[in-house]
Amino acid sequence: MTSVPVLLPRVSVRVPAKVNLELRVGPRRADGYHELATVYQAVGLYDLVEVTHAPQWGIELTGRTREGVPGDASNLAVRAAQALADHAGVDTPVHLRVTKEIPVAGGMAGGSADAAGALVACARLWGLDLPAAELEGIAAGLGSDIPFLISGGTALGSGRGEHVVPVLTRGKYHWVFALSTQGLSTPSVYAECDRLRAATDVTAPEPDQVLLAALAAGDRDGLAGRLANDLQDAAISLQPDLGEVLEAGLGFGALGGIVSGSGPTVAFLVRNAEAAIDLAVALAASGTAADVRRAVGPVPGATIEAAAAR
Ligand SMILES: C[C@@](CO)(OP(=O)(O)O)[C@H](O)COP(=O)(O)OP(=O)(O)OC[C@H]1O[C@@H](n2ccc(N)nc2=O)[C@H](O)[C@@H]1O
Ligand SMILES: Nc1ncnc2c1ncn2[C@@H]1O[C@H](COP(=O)(O)OP(=O)(O)O)[C@@H](O)[C@H]1O
Repeated sequence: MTSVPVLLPRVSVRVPAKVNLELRVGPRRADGYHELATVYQAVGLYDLVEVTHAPQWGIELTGRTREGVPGDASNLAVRAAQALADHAGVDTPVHLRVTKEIPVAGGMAGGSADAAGALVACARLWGLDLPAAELEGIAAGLGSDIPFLISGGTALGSGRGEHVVPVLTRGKYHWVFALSTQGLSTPSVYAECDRLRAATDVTAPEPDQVLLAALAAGDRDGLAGRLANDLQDAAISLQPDLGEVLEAGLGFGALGGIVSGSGPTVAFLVRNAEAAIDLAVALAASGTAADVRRAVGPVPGATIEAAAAR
């Protein structure tokens, strides 16, 4: 008996943010991208992407962090849905509703999360049975971080970040994120990194085996001591107060601190949920951070929450 795909009127997908536990940036390639060795971790701060059949393409934005996010066809979520439609030969438009809670232009891959969510949601809405590798291929074509947001967890990223393989981890990691009022543009941070390293002989990036062993053992202190980000100096060079944020968080007792991806969000690793509350309060009360969030990682990537007739 052949199964007939059921066309669902509405699909909701929850997608997490990410932090790079390690971000090693190699030389700039001929295509303008940099070769990376990165360890991604998906953390429990979520955007929600809901898709419904509609007579024409459209997008609606809600949520705490929607300001500054394009509410038209240039939104990465719409572009992702349309790329999937082109790939699969679908000519049924969708309306997207994106609830943004992930900080925007913060180095936590909010736009990539929305794209990953749109791909997973539309594949289900249209009843497509695509192999994971095919969906990841479309994701990679839209942005380097997007394939990771589909799978989530903790993963090693290579190439320009689009090739991901899961990493063995034990335990849960508690994070406090210090947000900034002003975003940083990812291409500007990579360009600043190149400028700062112009006189340096940059070698091929390699993941840190000690960090990977700490993750496998569930060793929080070990991980805290190995957090590393080659874009951190560039982010601080463009936004010098990030240095003070890092110092303050460590002074308030964080096990480790790091600029998240291209910044300007600063991520602090703490011992447990109680320590996370204490640090979040201290950072907010001291006025060091414009806003703070707490989250636990690793969490799964884009996950279908509801697929229902309405
Ligand atoms: C820095 C990182 C770390 O995970 O994340 P964010 O901090 O932006 O979230 C990523 O490398 C960002 O990935 P993503 O935001 O998907 O970048 P893309 O859209 O693919 O590329 C945007 C631009 O960033 C630069 N870029 C990106 C990836 C890479 N490996 N080398 C680069 O030089 C290029 O200038 C590129 O034109
Ligand atoms: N769905 C989306 N959500 C957030 N930002 C988006 C989206 N689509 C496009 N953008 C734009 O992409 C840029 C990068 O945003 P974001 O992905 O949140 O940051 P980062 O690359 O630092 O993780 C922002 O300037 C934003 O305006």
